[in-house]
Amino acid sequence: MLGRLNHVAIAVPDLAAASAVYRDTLGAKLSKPQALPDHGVTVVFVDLGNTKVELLEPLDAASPISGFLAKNPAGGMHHLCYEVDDILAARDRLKAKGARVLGDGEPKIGAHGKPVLFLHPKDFAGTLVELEQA
Ligand SMILES: CC[C@H](C(=O)O)C(=O)SCCNC(=O)CCNC(=O)[C@H](O)C(C)(C)COP(=O)(O)OP(=O)(O)OC[C@H]1O[C@@H](n2cnc3c(N)ncnc32)[C@H](O)[C@@H]1OP(=O)(O)O
Ligand SMILES: [Co+2]
Repeated sequence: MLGRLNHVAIAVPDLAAASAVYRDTLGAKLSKPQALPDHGVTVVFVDLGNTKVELLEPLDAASPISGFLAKNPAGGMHHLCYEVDDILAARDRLKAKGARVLGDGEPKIGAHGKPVLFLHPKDFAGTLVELEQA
């Protein structure tokens, strides 16, 4: 079911500061910040060729990542995003296996303009998993 690792996401309290570390200390090339109101975050992508790093900051206190940052004030690894060929088939297969699909279970359009879903971290070795339609 799983395809490529699309991105590793790092939640941060200050996107500008984290972007400066990646750009100036690590010499990375960054995308422009992209506000995603549907997802309650602003994201910056670091393209690494074989995968990406997604830096994400809460848009407001209602952001789904606010709880994570309250527990990890300096930021930290937030989720992994895997590509799947058919996100609806993957969702149905995962639900049939008892995995919890977050939200209403319907894919939403993510930062790359593709449908995405999230799976509960407690069902996947303590790791929040995002699936993105390849
Ligand atoms: C789609 C746009 C963009 C893209 O790539 O295109 C993005 O990736 S946007 C990313 C932001 N959106 C989301 O993360 C949506 C899915 N996330 C959620 O619905 C919540 O974050 C949720 C439900 C995973 C956690 O919410 P919250 O922390 O408020 O709930 P709890 O405190 O009840 O957490 C339950 C339990 O899970 C642990 N937890 C929370 N977040 C994570 C995490 N990122 N990785 C691992 N574990 C996590 C939390 O500590 C609780 O554990 P417990 O032992 O019960 O304390
Ligand atoms: Co993501």
